[in-house]
Amino acid sequence: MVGVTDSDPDLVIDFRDVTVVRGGTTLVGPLSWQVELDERWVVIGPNGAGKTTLLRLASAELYPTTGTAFVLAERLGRVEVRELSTRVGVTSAALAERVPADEVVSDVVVSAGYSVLGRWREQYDDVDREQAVESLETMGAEHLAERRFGTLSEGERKRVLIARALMTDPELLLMDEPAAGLDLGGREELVDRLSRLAADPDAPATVLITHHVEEIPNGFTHALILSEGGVVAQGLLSEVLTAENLTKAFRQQIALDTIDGRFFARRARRPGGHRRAAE
Ligand SMILES: Nc1ncnc2c1ncn2[C@@H]1O[C@H](COP(=O)(O)OP(=O)(O)OP(=O)(O)O)[C@@H](O)[C@H]1O
Repeated sequence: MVGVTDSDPDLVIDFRDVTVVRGGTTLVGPLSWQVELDERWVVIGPNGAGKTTLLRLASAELYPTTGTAFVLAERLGRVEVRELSTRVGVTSAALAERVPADEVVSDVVVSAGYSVLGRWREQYDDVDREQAVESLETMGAEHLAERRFGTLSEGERKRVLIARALMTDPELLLMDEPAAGLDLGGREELVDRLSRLAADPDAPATVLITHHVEEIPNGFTHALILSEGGVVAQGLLSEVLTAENLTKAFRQQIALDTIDGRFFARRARRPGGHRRAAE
């Protein structure tokens, strides 16, 4: 039996009634959320809903104020964060800002194996170099290996940082708005790479935060919709990502279309609204 002190080993994330409180304000929760080994989750919700806070919990960067949080079956607060750092791959804008502009791309990727950013060693092992090339290939970024990070386009940087997150062959991959700031072509390229990753049975369990349903790659299985720190809905993507739930979360009438397994959202017109506008 799984008690409060241990977690099911098939769960990469197991949050039970967790809250994160700062300065007397509850930023997230109380919420419970379980992610299994083979699942690909999208977390969506308005600005300030608590998405990044939730991801920071999942990367063991924060501990819950109340409740119990397990990541990779390790209870947060009971485990050294360093022990999880190579087992959880993370990509976020905060991380991107910390990469020195003159860092060579292959070093940005390979240094993840040592949980550091920036030049740390002059030499890395061949096996690490090979793994870095493989990670870059997964994201279609191997041709960038010798470039300096600061010279890359926004889309190229995002792909390099995901390659870095994959470098250690993590059991959990966390991505905070990886498509933010990309143009249409860059977004579609990234979404395509992430769909291929989602389809790979050897790929880690994945959590993707996004503001836009258009950025949800094919092959994602589950969704968590957050609003004001609470769960609007969570479960299978096909059941949870509905116009009704998005309308609740964003507090305006949202219409949702699905084409070839991708999602498209817009504000719903009020009945007759277009006719009045034309008059
Ligand atoms: N350290 C902190 N102290 C106080 N409030 C905080 C702290 N960190 C975050 N918040 C607040 O918590 C709420 C949730 O923030 P969070 O960044 O998790 O939301 P989000 O859903 O990721 O938002 P966005 O979509 O805008 O990135 C916001 O209102 C934010 O201002």
